[in-house]
Amino acid sequence: MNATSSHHTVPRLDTDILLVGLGPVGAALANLLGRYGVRVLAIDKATTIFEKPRAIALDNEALRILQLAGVRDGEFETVAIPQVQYRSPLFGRFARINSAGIIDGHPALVTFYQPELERLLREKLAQYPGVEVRLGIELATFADDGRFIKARLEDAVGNETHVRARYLVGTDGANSLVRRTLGLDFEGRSFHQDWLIVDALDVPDPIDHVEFTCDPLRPSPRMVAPGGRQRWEFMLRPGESPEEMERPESVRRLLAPWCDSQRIRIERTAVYRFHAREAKRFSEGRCFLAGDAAHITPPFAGQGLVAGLRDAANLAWKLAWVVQGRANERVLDSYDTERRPHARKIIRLARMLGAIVMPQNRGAAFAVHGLMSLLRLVPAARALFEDMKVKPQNIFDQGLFWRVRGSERLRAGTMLPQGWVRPATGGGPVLSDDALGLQWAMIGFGVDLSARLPAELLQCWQAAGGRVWQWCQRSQAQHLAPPVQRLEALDEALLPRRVPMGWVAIVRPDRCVLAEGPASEAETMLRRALELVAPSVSSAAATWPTPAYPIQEAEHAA
Ligand SMILES: O=C(O)CCc1cccc(O)c1
Repeated sequence: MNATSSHHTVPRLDTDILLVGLGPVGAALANLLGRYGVRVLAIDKATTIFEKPRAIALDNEALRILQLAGVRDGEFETVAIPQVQYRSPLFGRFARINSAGIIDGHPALVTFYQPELERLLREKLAQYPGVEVRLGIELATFADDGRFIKARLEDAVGNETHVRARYLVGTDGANSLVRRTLGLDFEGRSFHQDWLIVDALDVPDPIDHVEFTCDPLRPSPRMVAPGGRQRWEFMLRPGESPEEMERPESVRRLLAPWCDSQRIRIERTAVYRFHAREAKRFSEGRCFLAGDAAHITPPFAGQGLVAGLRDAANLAWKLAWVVQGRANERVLDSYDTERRPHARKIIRLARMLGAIVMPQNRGAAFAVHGLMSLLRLVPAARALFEDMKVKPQNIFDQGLFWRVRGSERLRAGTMLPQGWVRPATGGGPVLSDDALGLQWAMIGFGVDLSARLPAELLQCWQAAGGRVWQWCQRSQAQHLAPPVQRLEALDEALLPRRVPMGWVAIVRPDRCVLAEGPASEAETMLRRALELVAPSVSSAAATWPTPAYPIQEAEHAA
């Protein structure tokens, strides 16, 4: 970060990325950019993190993204959720989602305590020399001149700082100043009901799962949370004022049907209004929106923060590769193309679940819950809901990948499954993302790509920030020549059923499969990938600049 004082005494800062808003999505994005060696100035107008109850659920995808951002297992507390239940006063338990199990190395669903995660993510930023955090400072104005973002920041007493950045990312929440300044209106709808959120401690007979009591008179989700907490959410009825309902007596009255509410400790309360909205575009020129600044969803699918973390993972490597001169600026267009349709699908899912949780009236409740009770009797329909098949998969319709019709095994435009592997460099089993590190990966499944690819092409690939791997079955004999490194599979996440021996995949740093095919296509695939991440294959090795700060390597990756 270059800081110079002009003769007007207004400090000036130059950076690659100006990140506005350091909530969980901003902090995760700053960590990812820090790991990629990018210079970041991250600001937040608040001087401390927000302590009120907010997001509570993370799924396996979100946990995998946090893993990519450098969060290790056990660094913040999570509670695995075995199931989500839906109950009605009339029909009893009428639906259930089975959320037990591990997907891609992580629990399918957990609850967590947002302030703890935010603190952890902020602490982690200290390790990145390129990331500067300034709190208590606000974005006042900004303009995009086509080459740079020129921004004016202001602290609480009116001191100004001028910033010149190559890109601006707004992770500044639902009321995003960045989004409003760009004129990227929120589309969608808001719900008129207020919801009271209560975090409680010392609750007798706590539950170990998530339970929606879908009473049309007062829908009330309840769930287990870390630290011995239980959370309840109560829809407020017309005429109930938030101030009145947040009073301890009112909260204890609301909790009385569930527990001995006089004995519990009320930790925090908050009142929120839910929204289902998305910006009409997630980027404009050199500016990007992520998290609640780009989309907000009702909480009924537990996907609000997850969607924001998907944004962070998708955007971080693209910004890194572009600012480091390793990829054409056009790759940034794919952020909106890839992320917006999926964010919309998640909002649609949350609205559909919202119609189940908070039916408008008794008639609607009878119809919806009654129909769902009947559908449970049909095994296929029941499985659709129970096995979370209603959750839209993170599959891109369009974007930075290419599919070869008829020869798909892994499906380009989806995330590479994660498994446990043992790297040839030794050490114990590691999750494959940790072994692959932060770079592009070309993976030969059971095949030695060093024998199939011209040496100069492999050199270009390495210079562009790519690595070459052989993912082999346990104890499979192989002779590899550098630069190919070996990963020995310790489970069946990929080989042999998901992907056959002799298959090749090129995987982006965010673990999205760029291309896949038989080993006979490896050279064609690599040449095409290099067109994307290298402006000119022949001169690539000579002209690419190195990152401003070293890319953080995984300890176990060679
Ligand atoms: O209501 C909330 O705040 C989240 C509820 C939730 C948690 C986990 C899974 C899910 O489908 C909903």
